[in-house]
Amino acid sequence: MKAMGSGVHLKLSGFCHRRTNNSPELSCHSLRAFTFNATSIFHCLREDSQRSKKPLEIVAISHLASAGSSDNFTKTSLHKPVTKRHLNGKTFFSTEAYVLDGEVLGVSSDIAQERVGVLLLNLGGPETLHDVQPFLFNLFADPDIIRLPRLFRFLQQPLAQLISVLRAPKSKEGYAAIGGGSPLRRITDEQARALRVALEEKNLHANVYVGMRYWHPFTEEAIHQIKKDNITKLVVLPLYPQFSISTSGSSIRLLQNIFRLPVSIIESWYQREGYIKSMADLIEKELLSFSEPEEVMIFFSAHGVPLSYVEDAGDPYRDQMEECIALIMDELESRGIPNNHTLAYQSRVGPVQWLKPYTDEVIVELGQKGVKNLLAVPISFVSEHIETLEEIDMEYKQLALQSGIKNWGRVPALGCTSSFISDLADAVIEALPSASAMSSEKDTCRDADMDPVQYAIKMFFGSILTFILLLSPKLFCVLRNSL
Ligand SMILES: C=CC1=C(C)c2cc3[nH]c(cc4nc(cc5[nH]c(cc1n2)c(C)c5CCC(=O)O)C(CCC(=O)O)=C4C)c(C)c3C=C
Ligand SMILES: [Fe+2]
Repeated sequence: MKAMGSGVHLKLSGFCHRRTNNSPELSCHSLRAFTFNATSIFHCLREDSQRSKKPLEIVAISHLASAGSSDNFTKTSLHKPVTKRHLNGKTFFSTEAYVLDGEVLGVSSDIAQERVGVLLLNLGGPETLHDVQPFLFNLFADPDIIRLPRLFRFLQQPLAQLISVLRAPKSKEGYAAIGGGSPLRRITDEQARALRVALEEKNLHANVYVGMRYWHPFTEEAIHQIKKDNITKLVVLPLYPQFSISTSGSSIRLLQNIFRLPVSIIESWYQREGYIKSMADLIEKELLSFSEPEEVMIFFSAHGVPLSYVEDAGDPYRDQMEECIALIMDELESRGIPNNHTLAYQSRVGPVQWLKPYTDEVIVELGQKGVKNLLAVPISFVSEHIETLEEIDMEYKQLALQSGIKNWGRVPALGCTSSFISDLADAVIEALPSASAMSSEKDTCRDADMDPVQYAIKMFFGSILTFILLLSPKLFCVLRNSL
């Protein structure tokens, strides 16, 4: 066991908790912001112990940036390795430290051997106008976007083909208006780089990958790279603050079908202090651009989802959105900013009912009620994209001005705001300990990879059925007008 400590290099950004014989309480020994050689940590602690003549028992080395108090840390008996502990509700990832009468016999560390990866999940967007229709096909072929009853699942792909073709002209206009493509890949790549640097500054070396759901680089490509890089511990971070079946849920389901690796998934993070404060900073700053900041209505506009997701399928999206906005408003109030605010949902597609109230309708109502100053805050997404740059900045702004609103402002998306990226890095570090094996061992399996005969049969019958459905002129009109 002695040999274990000597060659192990640890990179820790946490605390080493030590127990002294004379003191019933644990003291926290901060070991932050250094790259340690395991031997040197213990050498240092041993010296400390000899100086204070207090025998030392190392009970845990955490990998968290914040330790909190150590009141309810349970006693660890001598000789026993410390693996995972709970301290005031927080999970600590620790090395295994072997101690006898204050003498460190050795240490083995999972962290030392791990190759840590962070996978950022995002929606993806067409990079050129040619990409628009195939991008839309991928989106509508997702059973978490168009939720068909099991019996009709075979219609998914032909329906996606049809809807994507019908929707493409309108989408193309939007993408053309913002320069001919989505900026999402560029911004997400920048966020990935910024996150890697922030993690490095917090002494966690990690590779950061980007996996998009509907366009390049696809999640499957990212996973291929993760496997190639021999990543042994992965934190999955969807870049959607609030969870929805249609966004994070869809990407996570895809991941679960693809691979098995110790993975920790951060399903939502809308309530994190760093995120809330970063949003409040942006709003506070933008309010100052109005001549009468206290008169401004703060208008949160979230991407909508069909109402049935929330009411029938149990999507927590609306609840999380409302809680998130309450937290942001509390933060603003604590800064002496008690402005009025409201929430509405944008970007509905198709003939079904979506979450209400709808952004366009609320803008008109606010204008009618005499609101003169409006600050739009995009809330469901952390980078600029078609729905901020085109829908909000162009369509809704024009509608607002036509509806009697005199002064219009818009809060930018968080992008690479440093307080936000730093908070994401903390979220990753905190999630690392809970990486556990994912449930499925399946290899990549997209529909397109299935048996070609089975695929052709499915497409053939599906297309015929879709065609028959469309022979009903009424149905065709409803679809065309609503897409
Ligand atoms: C939290 C964010 C999002 C939710 C929830 C969401 C649900 C959802 N979206 C569609 C249909 C479309 N979305 C489109 C683009 C798009 N959607 C989001 C985010 C959420 N979608 C983003 C960030 C983007 C833009 C990506 C980019 O190009 O920059 C599109 C394509 C654009 C368009 O034609 O309007 C469609 C279509 C549904 C049906 C849905 C829930 C079921
Ligand atoms: Fe969307």
